[in-house]
Amino acid sequence: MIRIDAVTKRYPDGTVAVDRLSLEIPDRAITVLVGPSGCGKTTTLRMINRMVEPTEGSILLDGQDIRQQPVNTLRRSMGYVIQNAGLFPHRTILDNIATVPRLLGRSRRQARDRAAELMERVGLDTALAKRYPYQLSGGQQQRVGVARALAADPPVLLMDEPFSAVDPVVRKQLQDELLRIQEELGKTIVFVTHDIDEAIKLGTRVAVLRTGGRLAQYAAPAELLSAPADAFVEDFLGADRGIRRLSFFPSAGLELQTAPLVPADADAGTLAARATAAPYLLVTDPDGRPLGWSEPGRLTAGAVDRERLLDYGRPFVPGTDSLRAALDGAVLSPTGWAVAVDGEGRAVGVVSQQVIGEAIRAAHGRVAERAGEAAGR
Ligand SMILES: Nc1ncnc2c1ncn2[C@@H]1O[C@H](COP(=O)(O)OP(=O)(O)OP(=O)(O)O)[C@@H](O)[C@H]1O
Repeated sequence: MIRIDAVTKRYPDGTVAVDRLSLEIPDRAITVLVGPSGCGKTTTLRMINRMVEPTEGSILLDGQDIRQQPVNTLRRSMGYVIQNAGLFPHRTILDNIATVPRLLGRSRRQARDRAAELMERVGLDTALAKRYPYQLSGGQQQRVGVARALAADPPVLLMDEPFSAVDPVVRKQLQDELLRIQEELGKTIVFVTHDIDEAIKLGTRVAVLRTGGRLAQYAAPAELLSAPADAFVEDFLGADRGIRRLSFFPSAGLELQTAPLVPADADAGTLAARATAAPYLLVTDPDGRPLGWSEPGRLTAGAVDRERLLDYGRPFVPGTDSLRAALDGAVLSPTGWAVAVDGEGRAVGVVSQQVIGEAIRAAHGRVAERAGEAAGR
């Protein structure tokens, strides 16, 4: 655990970048520092690897003051990733990643093997190994930055706005990749961003800082969204926090209806039997994948005109996707019903907006109940 204990940083010109900050950063989780520009995020991160020294207070790593060990030993236990990757421009990709293992005394061969392994781990084609940084896209360079930070297998990873300079699509890929890597490696990650959506997506816990380097709230993302500590946090979270909060509620318990599903080659008897099941029927192909919605009266046995079916919106996977995805599916669907599919995309049922609405109310109720129990404890 990293324990930041009443730390203040006052720069020589008098600027107070961080003001009596106390935070406990748990092992093997992603802790995000988020807040507006200039609120002291980078300063806090740099105090953890002693690139900046606190004016007051102390930082403990596994119970020991970080000032008690040589700064080089400390930094070796902490990978560091920054915006624009900070790669050595005149070294190949492979050598950029192999630098740290070489510094740690590995042979050239061992270091390069390790670098090649890491390229694969961060999703980089090893065919890129001989290129130079300027020959890679921004997203690829960031992956190299992550691979280099992982090269010495440090228990801690410090990441300062690592994905800010890439476009939204690549950014999402890098975020997903980080979550995957974290699941495999279980590092203690401290991640700085000014993007609240990134914080909510990546953070196990999120520390919201306000200008002047003061802690506004430190909580799990679901808790931030449901109970912002004050107007500043609420404002920072943005307008649609109610909808975003649904991302943390599972869709597994939704009661699905299967009666409205009909195969495209259904005979007249089946169609007649289903006609009263729902205002709309979901027509599926021979593999059970959804094709589209139709009013029962418009379907003719053995002659479904696929062109005339209504779009079925975006399906969700119960158990994997959240209630937000289910609600999104229902809102996008012209019938107001969301389509549930399995991992292979086969329809497993449909669910109405009304049923999703009831599930949302029930989920809110459970959260309130748990909060009440916690308060009474
Ligand atoms: N070396 C320095 N000397 C004086 N003031 C500094 C120094 N470094 C940072 N500051 C000031 O400290 C405050 C916090 O800066 P810091 O870079 O930690 O914020 P940040 O939250 O990371 O900002 P951003 O999101 O814009 O990167 C700012 O007011 C900044 O101007």
